[in-house]
Amino acid sequence: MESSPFEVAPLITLSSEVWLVDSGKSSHQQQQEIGKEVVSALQRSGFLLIQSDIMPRELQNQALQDATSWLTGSSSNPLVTTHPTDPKSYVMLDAKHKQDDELALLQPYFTPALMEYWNACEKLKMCVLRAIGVGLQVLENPEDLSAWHSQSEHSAMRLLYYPPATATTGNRCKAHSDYGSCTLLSTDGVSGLEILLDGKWWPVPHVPGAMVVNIGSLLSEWTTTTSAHDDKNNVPPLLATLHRVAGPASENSASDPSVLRQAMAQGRTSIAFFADPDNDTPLAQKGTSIEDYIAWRSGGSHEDRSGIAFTAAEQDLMRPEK
Ligand SMILES: O=C(O)CCC(=O)C(=O)O
Ligand SMILES: [Fe+2]
Repeated sequence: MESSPFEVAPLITLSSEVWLVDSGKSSHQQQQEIGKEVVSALQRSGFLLIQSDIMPRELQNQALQDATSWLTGSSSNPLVTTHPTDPKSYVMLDAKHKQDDELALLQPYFTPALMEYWNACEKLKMCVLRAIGVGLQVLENPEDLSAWHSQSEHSAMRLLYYPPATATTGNRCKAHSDYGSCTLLSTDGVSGLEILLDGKWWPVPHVPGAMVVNIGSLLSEWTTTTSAHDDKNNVPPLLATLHRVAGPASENSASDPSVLRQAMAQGRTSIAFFADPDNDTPLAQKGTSIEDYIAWRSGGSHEDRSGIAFTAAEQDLMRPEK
């Protein structure tokens, strides 16, 4: 196996003491240091690993177990969808499924551990976004970035199960980048998650108890326009990096082939939590170019402005199926 030119996803600790409790000057200093580390990893590869007391390992394991039961139970399990092209099934949950009447319909699958896990993701999302806000050093108020996500109107959680496969299997999840602000991902440790850097697919390391964090297109684009219009700092954008879940037949993989073959003998479960901005968040910020945003949404053309979302609410209405 080759080694990557730089660390694919460094492990960073985000403790509740530093990020959720205001413990004064020393925590502000720590926030500055950690924020810079977080941002520089997200500028280099778009990925990092976080560990935190906010997401205890036992809770993560229980949620993964409950997700596996939901996805692998009898065929009448609610909301389970087979993906049209990838060899996987999934359940997509959003804020409405947390409401009492919807929740009642999802019993006994939407377990207390899955609910607790979701709530921990919401807290951790705020810490990650606060760290990015502090580390970017381009916001007048570094808290703005997390504040734009505090209502959690568009949070969504996808439970994923990849059944056992064979040595001739290619991608279990096709190459894509995520759509919104950032994703918090837990996996059961079965290998295969890879990211594309410098033309090669590098494996993302698994650290028990840690979560994978990656940046979505929306936040990547926002940091591109924000930094480009900041005269003092020419800050590199955060990257919405392509990623996939590889199999032994996937092309251009830097993973150990025997590890990928072994992974096929097992089912693989993961939970992706997607953080998106609240409804009233202006996607093109003051002082940034709406033209840049339009160009991005319309695939490089400034001419066709139809179907362009300018606020997070519009973006959600237009959200494409993945
Ligand atoms: O299953 C995984 O490890 C990755 C899933 C993913 O990238 C996604 O659902 O967006
Ligand atoms: Fe993804």
